[in-house]
Amino acid sequence: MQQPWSREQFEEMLRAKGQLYHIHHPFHIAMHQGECSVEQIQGWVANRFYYQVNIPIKDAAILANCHDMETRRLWIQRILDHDGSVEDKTLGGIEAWLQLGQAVGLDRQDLLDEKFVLPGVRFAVDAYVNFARRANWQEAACSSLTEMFAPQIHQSRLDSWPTNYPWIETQGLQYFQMRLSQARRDVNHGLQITLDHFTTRQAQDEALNILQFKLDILWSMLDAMTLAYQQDRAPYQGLVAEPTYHKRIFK
Ligand SMILES: O=C(O)c1cc(C(=O)O)c2c(n1)C(=O)C(=O)c1cc(C(=O)O)[nH]c1-2
Repeated sequence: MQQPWSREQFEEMLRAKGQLYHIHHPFHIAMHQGECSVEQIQGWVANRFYYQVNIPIKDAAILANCHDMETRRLWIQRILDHDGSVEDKTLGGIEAWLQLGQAVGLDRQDLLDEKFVLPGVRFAVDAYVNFARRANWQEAACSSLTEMFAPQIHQSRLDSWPTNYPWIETQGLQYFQMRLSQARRDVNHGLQITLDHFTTRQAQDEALNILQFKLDILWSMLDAMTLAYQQDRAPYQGLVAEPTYHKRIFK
């Protein structure tokens, strides 16, 4: 039987997965370099909204599977981050993303109706939610660890968008600003859970595979957007005037 990695080595291996983060996806690189058209930015914002609305659903599934009160007390904050707190009247991530949508010229109701969500993006995001429903809470926590790499991607948008896309109202970028500190806090917690739980070599390999699964989800979302918005190959392109895709099926 192989020896487990030390806690430090294991963390290093998890962090090394950053080399496959979607910051390196050609669509994301083009977006960062200011090469995206208005339609491409709008397509990305509209599709990513589906990820945003599903994050609190995913986190609620993790809570539902979690028997540890201390973990639930911390994890519940993630839902409030995205939904907003009624008590503190804080701006939630979903509302902030709707404001981003407005800033790039999208209709709020179109976003809420998930009008532009591509089937490939839907399948990828649904896979994440369904994993959180089926996995135990430690495995689900591990799958959130792509957030280790997220502050860099949010910061890169804050740094480059105002120059590259001056037509986007800067007020719309508030989502990225909010996530900088929220993501770091989430990572501290998610990493503690992962390092504590996956302690045999076999379990550590499993954790690395779970993180790869999540990287694959993020990458696949951008692949679907590449086909649709960069290569003019959205599903059913050319077969009908206005392609329509299936709506959310609540099953
Ligand atoms: O903009 C991004 O590239 C990006 C990536 C990720 C990620 O790595 O999963 C998240 C977010 N943003 C994000 O804003 C967010 O709230 C979030 C929550 C989670 C998660 O898995 O629980 N990932 C991410």
